[in-house]
Amino acid sequence: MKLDVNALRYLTTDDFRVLTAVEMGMRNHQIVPVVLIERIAKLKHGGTYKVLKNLLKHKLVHHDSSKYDGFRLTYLGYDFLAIKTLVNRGVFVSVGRQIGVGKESDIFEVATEDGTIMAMKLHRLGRVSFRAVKTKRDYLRHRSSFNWLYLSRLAALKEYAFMKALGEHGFPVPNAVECNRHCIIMSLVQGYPLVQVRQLENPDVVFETIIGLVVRLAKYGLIHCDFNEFNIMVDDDEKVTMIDFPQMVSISHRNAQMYFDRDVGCVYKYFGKRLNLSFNDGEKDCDGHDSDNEGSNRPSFSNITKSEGLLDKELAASGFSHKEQDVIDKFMEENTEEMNVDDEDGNDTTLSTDLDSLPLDDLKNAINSITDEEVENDHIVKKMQMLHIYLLRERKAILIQMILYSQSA
Ligand SMILES: Nc1ncnc2c1ncn2[C@@H]1O[C@H](COP(=O)(O)OP(=O)(O)OP(=O)(O)O)[C@@H](O)[C@H]1O
Repeated sequence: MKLDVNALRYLTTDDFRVLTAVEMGMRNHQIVPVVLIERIAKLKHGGTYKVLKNLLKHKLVHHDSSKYDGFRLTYLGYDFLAIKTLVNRGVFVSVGRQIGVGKESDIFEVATEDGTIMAMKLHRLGRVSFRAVKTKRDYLRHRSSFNWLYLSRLAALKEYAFMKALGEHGFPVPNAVECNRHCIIMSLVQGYPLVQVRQLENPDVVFETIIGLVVRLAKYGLIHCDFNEFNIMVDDDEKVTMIDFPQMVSISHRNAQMYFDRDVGCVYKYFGKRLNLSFNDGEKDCDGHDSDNEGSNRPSFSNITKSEGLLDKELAASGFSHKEQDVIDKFMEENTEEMNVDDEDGNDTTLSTDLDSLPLDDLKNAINSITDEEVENDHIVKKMQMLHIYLLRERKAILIQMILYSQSA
């Protein structure tokens, strides 16, 4: 989806009143009837329908008449509400180029009045999880009206709270500046995601730093759960910054040890395979290792002195309720599980370097040959998600998204 902020300039106060009314109506309506929008917006001179038509033209709302006639916000509409709020608060004055695309987010540059450039992350949950649409609907039934927008807001709130807390405790994360709806404003990190770095001057130092982070997080009561080469930025001086931590869990989580070992294993695997670093613990992959091996340097979960509390305390302070935390954690956990499964043959289907050389045509053929029954099969869907994410990162997003969604429809 293209974020054309120019349209923002031409929107009137009435336009924003009506857009906000649609947002409010969506708290308890999947599709908001015009009469309700009218009642909430209370435009002085009427004309709500005309305004809605204008919003529709700019793709800020979506018209739906399948069950009854009404409107809902689009991600673009939600973007505009967040951007307008943040601009009104003086957080930034303009939106620049897109600098990143995550599996469920878009990242843009924004500029403050004094010309400082920052990063704006817009969460877009639901973008890749076409299977998730089906399963998540169940536990979100009571508020399915808000579904993806609601989940995106919770994801942003959680990420913001963590970024702030981690930054305050000296972890190398972007500086958390502001949060509104599904949007986070943070400092711009120089450098590149580790996955794009072909060579490091001091791979062993970077490796130690990263492993040190996993261990230090655990000491603070946290496990990243998705520690990998996409979530770490490295700058020209080989300084490391963690940029993404949506699914972090507490060390009291029932699968804490497994998540910890997996994070550690993935770092070992990446540095061993991709950056040719050799380790003196004799292990190179993250599958089923015994980290308590005698003579092993690999950090062991059981040997770390942990202090719980950071997670709960900081989140509570940020106004993030337990209920909200449960909803987003459940979603993230399911999503992370979907992204980290072994297929029936025991092959690791996590996003791996094996996909690096996959030609686009092969992917198209693979997608086109999927049958309906196979779509119901977990493994195929999971694999498709992996490929989709990979291609999103390769900026071939739109084409693949179209193919995938037409398959899932
Ligand atoms: N603060 C930042 N400064 C500079 N670039 C950033 C920043 N945050 C994110 N990016 C860029 O945007 C890309 C995607 O960001 P991020 O990993 O946070 O998105 P995501 O949707 O959570 O990703 P994932 O697919 O790993 O879940 C990053 O790989 C990076 O290139």
